[in-house]
Amino acid sequence: MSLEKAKQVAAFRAVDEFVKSDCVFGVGSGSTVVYAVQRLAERVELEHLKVVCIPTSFQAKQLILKHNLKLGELDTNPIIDVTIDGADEVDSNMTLIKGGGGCLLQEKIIASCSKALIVIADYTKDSVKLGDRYKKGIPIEVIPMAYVPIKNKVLAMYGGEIKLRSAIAKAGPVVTDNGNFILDWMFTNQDLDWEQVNTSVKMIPGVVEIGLFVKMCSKAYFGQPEGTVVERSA
Ligand SMILES: O=C[C@H](O)[C@H](O)[C@H](O)COP(=O)(O)O
Repeated sequence: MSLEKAKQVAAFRAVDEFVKSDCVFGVGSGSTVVYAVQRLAERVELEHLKVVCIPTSFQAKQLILKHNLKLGELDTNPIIDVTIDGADEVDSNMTLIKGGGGCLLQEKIIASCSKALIVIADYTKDSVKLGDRYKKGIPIEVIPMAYVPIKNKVLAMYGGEIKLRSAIAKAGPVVTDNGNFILDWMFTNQDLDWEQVNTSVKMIPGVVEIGLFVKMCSKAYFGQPEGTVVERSA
């Protein structure tokens, strides 16, 4: 079974278990969430569910519009019942690395406004320690003018290696949905206290957000190679 099928089974399971009528639903970002929105749209049509969808990125907003789902925003729906989102890695404590696709800031805002954050992923994201499987590091969204001092400060605090993320079909750096740059921090110490790292990196002036989600995720669904789904709760 393909990786895509593993993403799909996880996404379908999460939508089937968590989405009900009259709910405010946070729509995550990335390739796995595409299947969740597809399943949500099917259910809305078949079961006439009333669901308001709050996007976590430009991509998520486009998915909501494409499927003719009801689009909302935090101004009108500041409390979200459930958000379903992907992850780049999930450790045994349910700490997440997110932002591989550059969407961490709005994702974290939406997660912080959600009664439940549910992760959907294929089996390759299921780790014991952060860095066991995801080798691209922890994304840090930064104000462009400050990327060099932020890079130096993070390296001085925790070591490792940091790269300014480069765009693929554009010369120069990736610019996020919020007009910022992304630093990818390849940490070497896998035994760091991630809650402390999350707080101290965020305190560096110019850091907008870090793609570490600590104590935010209540449940994860991992699609398996043979088509089953493994569930893990916080
Ligand atoms: O910036 C991207 C988001 O954090 C995604 O949710 C994460 O990268 C996982 O994406 P995918 O489902 O494509 O593996």
